[in-house]
Amino acid sequence: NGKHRLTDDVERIVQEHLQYVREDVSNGWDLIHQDGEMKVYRREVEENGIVVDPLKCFHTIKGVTGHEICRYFWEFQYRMEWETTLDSTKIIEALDPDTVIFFQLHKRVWPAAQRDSCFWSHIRCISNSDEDQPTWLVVNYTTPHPLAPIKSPQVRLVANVALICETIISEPPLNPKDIKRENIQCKLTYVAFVNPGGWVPSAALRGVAKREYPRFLKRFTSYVVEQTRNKPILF
Ligand SMILES: O=S(=O)(CCO)c1ccc(-c2ccc(C3CCCC3)c([C@@H]3C[C@@H]3c3ccccn3)c2)cc1
Repeated sequence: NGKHRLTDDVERIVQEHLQYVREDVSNGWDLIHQDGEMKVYRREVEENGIVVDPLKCFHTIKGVTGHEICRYFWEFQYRMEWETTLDSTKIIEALDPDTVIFFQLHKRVWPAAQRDSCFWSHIRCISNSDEDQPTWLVVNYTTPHPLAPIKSPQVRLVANVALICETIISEPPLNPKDIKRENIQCKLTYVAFVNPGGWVPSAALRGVAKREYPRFLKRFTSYVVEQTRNKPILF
């Protein structure tokens, strides 16, 4: 795809996530939610009295590929069907076929002021030659943009989010065309560094995050399973 003004930023952040995804959660992370295959971890971090807790989620979803999960997460047209925490979302610039810039209005979480966000969103396939299936990822990273002016009373969120997915094929048939959905699963890692961009009561924000991230990931992954059920597998 064509080079653009954010090519170097995108490359740097993607590489950082590819390193970070391997870091294990054994020290310093608290398991805050478990539901079947889904495990959600959080580290408690504050910057100048503002809660900026990193979040890391591991989940295995049967019947879908990593490409399908990343595609539905990245594509703009499906977002309002699974994202219940947004008032609006729109693309304000397309930098290349895999990189767009979104502007979003997030639903207000009382008593905090309403948040908005502007980030570049990039989808990519990383073919790791040794394994059979490539890794797919999406990164959402805050960026300023002239079409997303910061307008009071909204507070601009600062977010760095990645969804990194592997596809597992159990008992691969000789002919790949014979692969069925019951033989595939997606192992996903979701990491989110969200700075609310202004003061929010710590306990309130931690409570919202603890409730909303698992709910959001469960709803999103269930949505993709439903949408792909009777469709040809997208590897
Ligand atoms: O994965 S994404 O890129 C999907 C694209 O939309 C993404 C997910 C979540 C957020 C997010 C935005 C606002 C807030 C708070 C901050 C103060 C008041 C609202 C939070 C806090 C953590 C809690 C939260 C978690 C999940 C969903 C909603 N709420 C998170 C941003 C981007």
